Amino acid sequence: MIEVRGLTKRYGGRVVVDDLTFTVAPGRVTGFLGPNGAGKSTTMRMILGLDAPASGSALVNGVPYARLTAPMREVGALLDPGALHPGRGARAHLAWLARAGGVGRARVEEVLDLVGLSEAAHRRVAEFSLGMRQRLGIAASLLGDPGVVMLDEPLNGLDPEGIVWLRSLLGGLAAQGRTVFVSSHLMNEMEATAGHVLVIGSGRLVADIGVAELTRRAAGAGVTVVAPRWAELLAALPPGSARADGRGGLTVTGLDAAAVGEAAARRGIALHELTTHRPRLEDAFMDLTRGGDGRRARAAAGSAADAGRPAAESTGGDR
Ligand SMILES: Nc1ncnc2c1ncn2[C@@H]1O[C@H](COP(=O)(O)OP(=O)(O)OP(=O)(O)O)[C@@H](O)[C@H]1O
Repeated sequence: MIEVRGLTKRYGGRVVVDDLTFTVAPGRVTGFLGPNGAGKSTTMRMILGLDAPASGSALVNGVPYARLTAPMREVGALLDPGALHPGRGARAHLAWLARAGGVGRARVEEVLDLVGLSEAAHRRVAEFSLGMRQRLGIAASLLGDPGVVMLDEPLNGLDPEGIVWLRSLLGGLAAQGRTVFVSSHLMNEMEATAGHVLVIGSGRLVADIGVAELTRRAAGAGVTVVAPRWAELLAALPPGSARADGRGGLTVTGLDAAAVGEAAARRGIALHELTTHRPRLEDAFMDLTRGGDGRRARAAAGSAADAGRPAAESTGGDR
């Protein structure tokens, strides 16, 4: 568990992290989203005690990072995949870290295998691609088998196969009950990875919400049904939840596909199509924040394409 309360950081009088308060819960992947320069890395560095806050606090498992008795076993972090000794081999790098953290040598082979670097473990880090460095950094973060895993932009440099691999790794870590906190400036890349998102813009928290909740609440979320007896189905659904689409089907909002399918089955109505529409995470976020401080929402979403949209309102959290 990570608990951040009123965390604030200034550089030369400029506020770059502005009174952030949030909790990163165990058992799920939490995405930490915002454009370049939003303050994600600075926040993560403060959680790890690498930067001192101007005010506020960050606790890991109830205590400041500096007070953890076995930090490597409690928190694993990837901050900068470039921070590696170029002349050292991957295995040697991990063995050095393991020694420093009091972790057994056998764990080095385990994490190399976990990140798919066993074959390349003898090669010098200087020969590694960015994706391989990311994998090595992730291996290092997992050395102590920590309950809290914090990765800063781990998707950078990964190819599509690597992204799929990372999603499954992170999902597995969360399913084991770990706290998994992952930053990215790419909202849509994170939507299949994170169950919950914290969105920041200009150092401020803009949204703290479940991904499913965010996309469910957005316009465009709904179910399309194609059924020859669509008029009967329309009459069977709660008033106002569906309308005829004029093409032999219904557009349903506020009910999920399961509820529509069950309602049809109860009346013996055959369905030719039942499709759930979920807006992409970035679109959902933009939609829900339209109406108030649009520039901030756009900045937080990292979207240049929405420059002409109306102003937006800040999204409420689901805490
Ligand atoms: N050591 C520093 N000195 C001065 N300003 C800094 C320092 N570190 C970060 N900043 C500034 O703080 C702001 C937040 O930077 P930060 O790296 O935390 O953002 P980020 O959301 O992680 O972005 P990115 O995705 O680019 O890493 C930026 O404006 C950055 O220029």
